[in-house]
Amino acid sequence: MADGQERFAPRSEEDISRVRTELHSKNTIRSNKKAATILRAYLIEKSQNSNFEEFDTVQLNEVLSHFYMDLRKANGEKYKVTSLENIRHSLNMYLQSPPFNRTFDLIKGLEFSESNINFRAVLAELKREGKGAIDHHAVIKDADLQKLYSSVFLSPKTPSGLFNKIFDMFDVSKKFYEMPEQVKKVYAKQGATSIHGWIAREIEKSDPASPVADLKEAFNFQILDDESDIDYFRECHHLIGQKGNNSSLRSLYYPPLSSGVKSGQMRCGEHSDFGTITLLFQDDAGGLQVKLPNGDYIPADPIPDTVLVNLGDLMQRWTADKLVATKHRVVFPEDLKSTKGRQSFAFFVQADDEVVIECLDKSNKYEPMTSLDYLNMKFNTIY
Ligand SMILES: O=C(O)CCC(=O)C(=O)O
Ligand SMILES: [Fe+2]
Repeated sequence: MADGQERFAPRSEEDISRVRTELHSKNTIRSNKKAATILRAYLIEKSQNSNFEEFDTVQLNEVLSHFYMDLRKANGEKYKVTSLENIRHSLNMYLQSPPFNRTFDLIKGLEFSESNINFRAVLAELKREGKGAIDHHAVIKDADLQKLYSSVFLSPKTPSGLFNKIFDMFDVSKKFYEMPEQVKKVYAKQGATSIHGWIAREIEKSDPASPVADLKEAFNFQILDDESDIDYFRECHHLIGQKGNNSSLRSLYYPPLSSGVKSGQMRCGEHSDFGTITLLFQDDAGGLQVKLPNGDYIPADPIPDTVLVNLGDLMQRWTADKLVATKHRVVFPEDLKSTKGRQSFAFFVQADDEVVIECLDKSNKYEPMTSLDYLNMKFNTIY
């Protein structure tokens, strides 16, 4: 064993409490109970003893060998692979958690080899039948998704309409962030220059000079609506809402504080946005700050019914620094103990991809480049 590594390294109280909290988060408890209900219903239907919490490993292995094979939804349909995996995982956690505190492992334990052989056989069969695909319904309900899309795209004609719609989305969005990591991964953004998708915690470094990445999650919605003919404020932006323009809506989630804040870490490090302008919608948690020309930061606390507009880097380049992009950041509340989570939405307005951004005053202070090349160059600095 390598120096300094103990086989049974003692865990700190803090670590134990963190693991316990994770284990017992509300959503986890809910899915654990659901899996237990499914197994109980199965045992009752088979006229067997349904107090499986008290079974020894031999009894459990025997029951699970059949359960995995026979398992069907209430309507008789087969579960998809991911749902089956979730049920087995949740059952395992259910039995390992208080009040049962069972010390075996249904997934890795040798005592459960037989049931797990059956489990894998069922998965292989499901994959052959084309049920290997991820079950998207588990992630976010169709109705919620519909609400999400229609809120953004259908009626953003007036500032207050846009604002109300956005506020509907805080709830929908939070449901997503509270899902398990493995579910959110399915929607992850692919690579530094793609836009659409989920970005996990501590991936993005808004301030490239910072040694630590931001403690936040985000979801960018790339707006690709072929049929819409939304005319925005200038010819250079006339493709917003269609292919050829990379404007995007980003949902941001700053988790409630646990003990894990690193030294120097922020909710969102100092930066300016990349595009022309950004429309920012915040909840009431506060923490956003903007930088004054003298370098001081002042709070930009939320004002009811108000959308905050930030000028972005592209506009600064375009105007040869006549207009200056607003540097901003999101800090933790001063009283770290009382902190709650924070949510915001940012709509990043970009010029159409092929628009050549050339200094409008003809100074050529910055070399001409297309809006898309500029955006990609910026993305490469933060991932
Ligand atoms: O969450 C906020 O209020 C600001 C987020 C932000 O600045 C960004 O994503 O660029
Ligand atoms: Fe920003």
